[in-house]
Amino acid sequence: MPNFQQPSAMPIHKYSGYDAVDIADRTWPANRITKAPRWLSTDLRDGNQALIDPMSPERKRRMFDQLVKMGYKEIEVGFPASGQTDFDFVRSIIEEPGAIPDDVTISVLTQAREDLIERTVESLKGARRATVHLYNATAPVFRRVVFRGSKDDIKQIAVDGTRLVMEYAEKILGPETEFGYQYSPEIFTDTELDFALEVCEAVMDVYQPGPGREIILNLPATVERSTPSTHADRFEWMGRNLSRREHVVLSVHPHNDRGTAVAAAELAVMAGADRVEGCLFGQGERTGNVDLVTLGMNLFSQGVDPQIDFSDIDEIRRTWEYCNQMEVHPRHPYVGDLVYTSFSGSHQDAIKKGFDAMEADAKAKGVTVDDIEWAVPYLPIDPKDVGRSYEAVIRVNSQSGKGGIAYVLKNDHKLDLPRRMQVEFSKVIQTKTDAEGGEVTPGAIWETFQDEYLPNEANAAARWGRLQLRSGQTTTDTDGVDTLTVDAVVDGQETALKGTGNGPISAFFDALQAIGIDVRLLDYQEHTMSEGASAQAASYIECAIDDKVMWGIGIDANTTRASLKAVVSAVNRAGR
Ligand SMILES: CC(=O)SCCNC(=O)CCNC(=O)[C@H](O)C(C)(C)COP(=O)(O)OP(=O)(O)OC[C@H]1O[C@@H](n2cnc3c(N)ncnc32)[C@H](O)[C@@H]1OP(=O)(O)O
Ligand SMILES: CC(C)C(=O)C(=O)O
Repeated sequence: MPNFQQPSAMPIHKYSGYDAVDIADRTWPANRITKAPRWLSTDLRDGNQALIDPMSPERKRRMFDQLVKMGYKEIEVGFPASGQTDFDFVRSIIEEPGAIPDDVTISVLTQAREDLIERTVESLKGARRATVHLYNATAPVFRRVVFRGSKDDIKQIAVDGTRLVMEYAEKILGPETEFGYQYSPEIFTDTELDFALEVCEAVMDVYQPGPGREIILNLPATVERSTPSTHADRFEWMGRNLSRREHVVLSVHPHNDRGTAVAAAELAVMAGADRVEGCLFGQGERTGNVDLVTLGMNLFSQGVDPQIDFSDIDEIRRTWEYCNQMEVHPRHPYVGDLVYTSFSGSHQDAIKKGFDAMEADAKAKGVTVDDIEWAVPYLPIDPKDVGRSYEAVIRVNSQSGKGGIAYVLKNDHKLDLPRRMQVEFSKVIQTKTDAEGGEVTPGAIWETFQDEYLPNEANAAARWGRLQLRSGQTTTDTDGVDTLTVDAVVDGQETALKGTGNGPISAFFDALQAIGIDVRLLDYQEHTMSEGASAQAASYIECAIDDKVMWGIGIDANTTRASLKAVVSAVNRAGR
């Protein structure tokens, strides 16, 4: 096929490509993530600093408590030197007994400026576990435009800043505080690799990490500019070249400017990163920080424990929306309103078959569906695992087919329609969607189904059809011949129908023949709808009635009666 694409008029000359890393023997592509990395939530810092209205103390606290509840053990709680609000928030959680669990480390960010460092360390007084996180930009454009200094000048900012953090920590913090240190060369991904390494080494020379004295080196993609694979190469390169590697916690901090932050984080972990910084639902500067929920759930969906509890994802979302005053997109992975929903016919068909197969497999193994491996097409995880129901898994519109409609009837009403009946009923629904457009709700599907197949069961005002069964019915079996008597309403008249046959259904056909209705049985299926003494049965009957082939359904506690009702359902439909 010829390619008709044309050069665009976009100003491509304004941008340049991103350099590859010279690391031909990279090992990360073959690695697998088999355990959760250390997580740090920066919702209260990087997330908060990107909000139109930064969180109030009350919202910050709600978010902090939510993060703790979910299981995050490292939480960046603010930039205390930015102003009184952040400072006071840090003080409030330190001073309130029990607000910070003993196993949670709070972290605070500061620039490498002495007054800010002093104020930052001040904010941590009395904390059980606290990390000061110092950053300075190291990338060429910052060296030239922001700091207007040489590489050595910029390295000196990091070195001096580290020394000042250590001095103030020594001076201000008591022995009750387990103190930790983190350094970030800002826009690591735009910084020459050898210079990023040089700065990190200089910082380590000052901090002197060693046994029991880790240093967190956080390498941010402050603005995401490369492919995740190049990002991973840079991590592998740093991991190989850093000295004192065993005392370094190599941390990745992706942003999502190219929309690939999740991949960048995952590949960086494959390339050796020990720790991931991000925000819930990808909140953060511009396009956001990497989404910690997606990352955690990606692990979960591969059978790796994220060590974070996402089992009530809607509660997490509600808290997040309240605190950030923003909304989660309906397509957001794992949490959006539509992410466990399928409208299209072939997807729905496969989902229904998937659920049926799971049930059958579990039954064959004598276990429940929760005990076997999840294998439902188009649903990467079981929505139940994050607190969702199956209600919205299938929604019906003009793109839907029989499988989806059958799923709704089975899921909501325990009716497992035979395949040909599914085809028949889906045409009824299709006529409706073609005429009215839009979505057909499960309630509307059920209403239509009742009107079509069960008019005598639904409300009296909506009844239609020539035949209606009354309650009385007797069958006697004499030498293999069944005699059936049923009380019915035929064309508005109370009538006792009587017939004989080799079973109740054929006896009923015989009785119908007597009033001029010619019925032949083509297919019959039945199943129970529930267990126990009051169990109902559903009977499905496919009949030839004069020249029409029709399905009918009957629901009753008595199976014979259910099948007679199914015949009535088909006969009435044939005359509709
Ligand atoms: C990538 C990131 O997300 S980094 C985190 C960014 N977050 C924030 O900035 C939120 C909190 N920040 C603030 O509230 C304010 O910036 C404050 C209160 C900390 C400082 O405010 P101000 O003193 O007015 O300084 P301002 O914000 O303009 O910062 C720019 C100055 O800091 C210097 N600077 C910037 N980053 C750093 C750094 N990491 N280390 C040392 N100096 C720095 C700049 O060179 C500039 O110096 P100059 O005034 O001599 O030119
Ligand atoms: C302070 C650093 C880690 C940061 O937020 C960034 O570079 O995005």
